[in-house]
Amino acid sequence: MFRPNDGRPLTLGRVTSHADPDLFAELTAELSGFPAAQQPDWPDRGAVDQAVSELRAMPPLVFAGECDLLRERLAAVSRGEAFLLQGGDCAETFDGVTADNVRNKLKTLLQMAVVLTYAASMPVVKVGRLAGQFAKPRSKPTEIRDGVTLPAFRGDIVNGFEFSESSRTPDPARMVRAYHASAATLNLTRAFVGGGFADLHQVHAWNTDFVRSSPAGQRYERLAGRIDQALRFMRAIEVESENVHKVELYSSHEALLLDYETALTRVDSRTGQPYDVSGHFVWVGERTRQLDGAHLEFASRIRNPIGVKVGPTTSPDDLMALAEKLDPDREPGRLTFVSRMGAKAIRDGLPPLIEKAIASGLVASWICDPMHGNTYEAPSGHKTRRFDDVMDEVRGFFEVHRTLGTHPGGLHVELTGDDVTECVGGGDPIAEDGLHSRYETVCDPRLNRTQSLELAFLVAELLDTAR
Ligand SMILES: O=C[C@H](O)[C@H](O)COP(=O)(O)O
Ligand SMILES: C=C(OP(=O)(O)O)C(=O)O
Repeated sequence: MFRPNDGRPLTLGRVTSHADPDLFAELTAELSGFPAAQQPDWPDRGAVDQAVSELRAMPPLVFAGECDLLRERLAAVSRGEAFLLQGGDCAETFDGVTADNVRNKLKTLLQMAVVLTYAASMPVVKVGRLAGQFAKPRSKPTEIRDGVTLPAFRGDIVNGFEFSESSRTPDPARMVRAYHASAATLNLTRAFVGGGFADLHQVHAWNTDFVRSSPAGQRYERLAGRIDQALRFMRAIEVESENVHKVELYSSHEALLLDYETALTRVDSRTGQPYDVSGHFVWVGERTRQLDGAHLEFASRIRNPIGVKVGPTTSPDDLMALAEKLDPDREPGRLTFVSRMGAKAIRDGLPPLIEKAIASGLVASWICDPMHGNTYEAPSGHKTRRFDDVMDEVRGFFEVHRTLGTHPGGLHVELTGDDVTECVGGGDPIAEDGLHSRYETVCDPRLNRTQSLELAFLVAELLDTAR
């Protein structure tokens, strides 16, 4: 969290800067009794211990009090009083930690948030998939190219993207690099957000370069004009709020690589409770949410707000078991369900889950990930997603909530601030045979900034209708 915008002093607590030896020993001993899916085959356990001990000596990346504040914000989402926008790279890379890259992602999130806030007339909780999104679960443990089999790329925190034996061999020292890359990203983000870049008066300045001339960029420009007018009016009548100058932005990533996450789990001295201080919000993915698995066990033991992906194979009983495990005390803001059904499955797959939650009195936030159920391989071999499918899944998500009278709480998207060609379609359409021109992702295809903005306008319309 970068700046609390309600004027309250933020209680950070004295999160210990060195890991508590008892907590770490207890956590690792307990987790070793649970199967952990999607972990790398580290070739050298000694090197893992070395990296973990370095990480345990590092300061926290985020503070427990910030995580608590986000939990409060998410409680508002679960009550239908706010909307959650969560977005960023599929997989961050070490090379991607540059000022331009971070700023462009931030611009995208800020532009989307403005569009959504304007339409919904409700607070938008902003959470980046950033400053820690370095580990990837894979469908297959290996990749074969021209008859050569090597370990699959599992994210920069584990191994290198380049297809060579040395690069693909998991290297635990990368966990320490991921920590520093996350720290640099957070530092820059905090500086952008705190240094005036996120001030609402900058609403036009975020709409730069290739986006400005696109249909979505022009639509945004018109909206920015209306916001400007409203700001001038507020200033004239002397009611300008501090919130105009400030933004709260939180970090999030999938809590996948357990050696890393446990090394960064610390006791908060205010409460004596453990927090994973690698990010404000962490989620458990579709491939690691086994009820008897180490990831859920880990997530159940930390106090951060938690997300869990729910896909087309999740049954209503699974959903309740997930809630029982992750949120036994039914704490407001603790649990967010991220549905990722796919456009074809959402209208049938989501209602039984929400109905079960309603019948059981379970209150959680429901947000839509319209990316992960809609991936396919283009004839060129590129992994891609149709923008129309993404839009359709979002529409389906809103329809389901409208029918059930529940709150469509938010959106979880893979996006970039750059003009990449990774998803097909959109207002400035990208064709399958144009995917190669700027296909830069190291894992899944992301929406580019124009497509992200276009999606925000669609969601804004849906939110406006839902009001
Ligand atoms: O981002 C999500 C997963 O890591 C990804 O979809 C898995 O991709 P794969 O099927 O190429 O391994
Ligand atoms: C891997 C991811 O998603 P899922 O677990 O839903 O497949 C992700 O969000 O990066």
